[in-house]
Amino acid sequence: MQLRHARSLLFLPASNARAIAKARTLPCDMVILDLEDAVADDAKDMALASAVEALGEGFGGRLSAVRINVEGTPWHGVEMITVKTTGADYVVLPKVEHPKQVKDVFSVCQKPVIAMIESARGVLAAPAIAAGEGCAGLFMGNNDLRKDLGIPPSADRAGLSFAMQAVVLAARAAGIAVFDGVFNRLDDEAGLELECAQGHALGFDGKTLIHPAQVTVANQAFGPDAQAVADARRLIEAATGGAERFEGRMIETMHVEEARALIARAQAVGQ
Ligand SMILES: CC(C)(COP(=O)(O)OP(=O)(O)OC[C@H]1O[C@@H](n2cnc3c(N)ncnc32)[C@H](O)[C@@H]1OP(=O)(O)O)[C@@H](O)C(=O)NCCC(=O)NCCSC(=O)C[C@H](O)C(=O)O
Ligand SMILES: [Mg+2]
Repeated sequence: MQLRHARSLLFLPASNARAIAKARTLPCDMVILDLEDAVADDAKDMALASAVEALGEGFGGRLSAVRINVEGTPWHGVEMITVKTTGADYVVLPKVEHPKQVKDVFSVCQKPVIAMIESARGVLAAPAIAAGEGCAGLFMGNNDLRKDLGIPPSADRAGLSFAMQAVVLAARAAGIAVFDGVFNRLDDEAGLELECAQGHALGFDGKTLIHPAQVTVANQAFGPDAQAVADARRLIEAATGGAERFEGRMIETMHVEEARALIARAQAVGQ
């Protein structure tokens, strides 16, 4: 699967063997083994060994990634060298604020990097980060970003909206994938549905997740539904080129291209 077609990208602590086993049973499009904030300092070495073992066994047809710790931590160097030797499809780099951070990880790991934008500086540098060497995609890190911006934990996403749109713009200008941040409220399915719909409407390709119960909701929100696929097929069938009327609306060549992309996405996710 192409990165841009991923709808559900599930984080789990690489130190959690039960979560690793569970991930292999879930319909998520990507599994992200976390070595950073989900893993306590005294469990980092164990988590790295566990990630290597898990990647050796693989995750079926799902994309795989490892989130490493940032430069300046005691774990960054050994994690880069170790991840290089695994079958991980991507390296996720947290707290990116400069394209050189991505380039350095890419040059050591020799794997495409997904950069997390989690600070005001990161948002302002997002166009350069997205266009830089080795960068395959961007993740919103909305927990850290909210903290950096001084937005209270109880607030809705209105204060993050400008930043999220800036990150989507940066990714699109560079032609790379971009994914919404995680939703922390584990028992609020209605809230997750609303946030997925919001992320979809903002242009994100999919959503990063933290719990198995969130996977199906994200897949439904970001996968084209049967109605959208049927509409796209009718549009392609009807189009003759140039501006014309189709079912009460104006369509042009770009609408045909958009319909083809939607069908390609539906096929990629098995719908
Ligand atoms: C959030 C959790 C700590 C909740 O854990 P818990 O209450 O124990 O979960 P459940 O009892 O409901 O679990 C039920 C079963 O599902 C498995 N499970 C749980 N979470 C996952 C998962 N993420 N992936 C796969 N499987 C999972 C459990 O093992 C149970 O199965 P079983 O044992 O067989 O019964 C926990 O969900 C969790 O740790 N989530 C991931 C946390 C994480 O990775 N965080 C880092 C990413 S968040 C981020 O990036 C923020 C960003 O940086 C920012 O700034 O915004
Ligand atoms: Mg973070």
